[in-house]
Amino acid sequence: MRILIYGMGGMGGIFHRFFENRGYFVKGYDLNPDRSEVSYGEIDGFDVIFLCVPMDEIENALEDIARKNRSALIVDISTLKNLAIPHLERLGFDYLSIHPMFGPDSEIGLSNIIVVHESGREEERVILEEFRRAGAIISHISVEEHDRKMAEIQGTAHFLLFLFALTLRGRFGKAYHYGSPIFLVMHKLASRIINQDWRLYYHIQKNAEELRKEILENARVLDEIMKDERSFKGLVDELREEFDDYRDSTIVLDAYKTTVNAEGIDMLRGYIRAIDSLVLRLIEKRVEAGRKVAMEKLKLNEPVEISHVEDVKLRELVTKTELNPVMVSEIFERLMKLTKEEEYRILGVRKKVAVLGPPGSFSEETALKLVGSRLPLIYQSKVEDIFLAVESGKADYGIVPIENSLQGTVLQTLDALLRHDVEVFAEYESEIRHNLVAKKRLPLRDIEVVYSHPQAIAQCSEFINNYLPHAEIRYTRTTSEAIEMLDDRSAAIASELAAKLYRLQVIKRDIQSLTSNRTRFYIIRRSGGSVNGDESLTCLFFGVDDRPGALYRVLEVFYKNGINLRKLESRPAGTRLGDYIFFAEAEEKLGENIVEEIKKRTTFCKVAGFFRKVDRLDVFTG
Ligand SMILES: NC(=O)C1=CN([C@@H]2O[C@H](COP(=O)(O)OP(=O)(O)OC[C@H]3O[C@@H](n4cnc5c(N)ncnc54)[C@H](O)[C@@H]3O)[C@@H](O)[C@H]2O)C=CC1
Ligand SMILES: O=C(O)C(=O)Cc1ccc(O)cc1
Repeated sequence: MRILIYGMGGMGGIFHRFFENRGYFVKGYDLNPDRSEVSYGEIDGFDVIFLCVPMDEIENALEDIARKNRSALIVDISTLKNLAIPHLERLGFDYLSIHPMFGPDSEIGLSNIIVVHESGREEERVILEEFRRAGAIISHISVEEHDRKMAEIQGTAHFLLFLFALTLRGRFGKAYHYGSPIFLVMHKLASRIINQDWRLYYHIQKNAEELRKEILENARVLDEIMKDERSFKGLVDELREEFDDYRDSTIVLDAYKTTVNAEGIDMLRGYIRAIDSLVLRLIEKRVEAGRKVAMEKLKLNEPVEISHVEDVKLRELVTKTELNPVMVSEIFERLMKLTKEEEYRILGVRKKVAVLGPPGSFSEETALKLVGSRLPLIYQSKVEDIFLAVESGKADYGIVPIENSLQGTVLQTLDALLRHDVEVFAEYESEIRHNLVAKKRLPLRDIEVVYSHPQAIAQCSEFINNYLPHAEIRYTRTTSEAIEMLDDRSAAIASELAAKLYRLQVIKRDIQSLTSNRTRFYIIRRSGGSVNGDESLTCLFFGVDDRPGALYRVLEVFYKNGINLRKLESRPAGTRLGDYIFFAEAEEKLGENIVEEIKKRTTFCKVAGFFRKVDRLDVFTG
């Protein structure tokens, strides 16, 4: 989906950043060439055009667009719909008409977005879903109702602020030092709208002429009521029934302090104190919201950690500030961690599990199957890092692939298992289903590039050779990293979970070469964990002298004790060429005497774990 922002002013800038941060192809066009990224001649190459010009310019702009591109979906964001919709209808555009109820430098999260018209196109669904995911509150009303409501909402608020300014004009100058909190906030808001484009506020007031008459009438009525104590009390009692939510209004007022131009050491100290206590209150609010999120996730059975959402959030935050991006990311990561800890506490989750990430990987899919979906996951980009996370205590458990029915042993896992102070305590076998996914529905012949992890590519080679012989293969470190590379002409091989998480289209399901493509995972923990008693398997490393029969003498121990070996691998010892270390899996929990016997016959022996097959992993106890 190619998005053009038509009019790169305050609102255009917001939508440009919003969609760019989410990985969309976005360009800006403006009459002012300094703000333009494409020329007028190029506007035909876009599927969606966000119309972000001032209301007086909407008609001209739509005429210009119609000359070049009639097929794009127009997104109208105008404040008043009677100024935009007749032109959209007349010119026969497909259009989505919304009213973002926020100004140019506001945050979209928790902002209201009113939808007044939809055309039914797929792009609309995607756009509204992105807003919803960013935490905007979306509601639907008719065009007529919208303009009526705007008279009540914006017409009233702005009129009263202008009235406030008009009444106080010349009385205070810049003497803010004796202002009360409410006065100061109103003064600030009046100044805000007075300093914006007067045409916008003129249109809003033009739409509110009827309502202004009511305001003036009410002012007279109020004046009369206020002359009499009892009637005033009566009015207040009545109003209280409707205007009852003043919770946290102090936060609104205290937030004003952060906007003060503090000067001099004493005032600056006070300023910083005010900011710190506000920041603390806001952090508490964030954590409180996390608790509620946990309860919601419990209802929906969703994972606590959806790191890619956090990545998007971090990226967006960093683009909004001039401060050191690394430090800002760190602070917010800590904040997210604090919130998440609270979520885990509410859910009763005690253990953290490290898996191969980013989210959407097959390892994550496996982890979710093992623990149910309420799982605190730590995503690592390499197998080695999972071992490090477990060894250092950052994660309680790690889930690592040990072998795949098509590709055989995962050597990084073997090598790491030998070197790190961790042990295997369980194994889990998972059926791996690969899917061809893309950003949108795409005929196979239009797929120019396929991204995925080398193993996934290998496992789907038959499908690729038969159906995508023309496509270029590009390897990525993980399957989900492949997803991040996607554009409109490429596809990735990924799990069903990844398709769901990243809202991708599944073009073809189950494209792996064998109908049964299974991967066995080890579940590891720090060495020295308590043995359960029902372990039925052992994995171990050993080395033998470089002489005939040395390996045979070790295998003899298994043979004599009637123990079946289901896996035997040799790995270079890393000392000199020809020196090997063996890795074996025995289908029994080896007793001490057997381990002793093996030790006698080897130059080195390390039991990497006594383990058992599991289909659940408990993260709620201990
Ligand atoms: N400012 C606000 O708080 C809100 C505004 N809106 C609506 O958003 C729209 C845009 O408002 P702002 O971003 O505040 O305006 P703005 O004045 O900040 O930006 C408008 C941009 O459009 C460009 N422009 C003007 N005529 C053009 C034309 N014919 N073709 C191409 N570019 C043209 C201008 O050069 C400017 O860069 C308006 O319809 C407004 O009602 C909606 C919600 C809030
Ligand atoms: O909150 C207000 O009323 C504003 O002043 C910002 C604003 C202005 C115009 C809109 O269409 C939406 C929001």
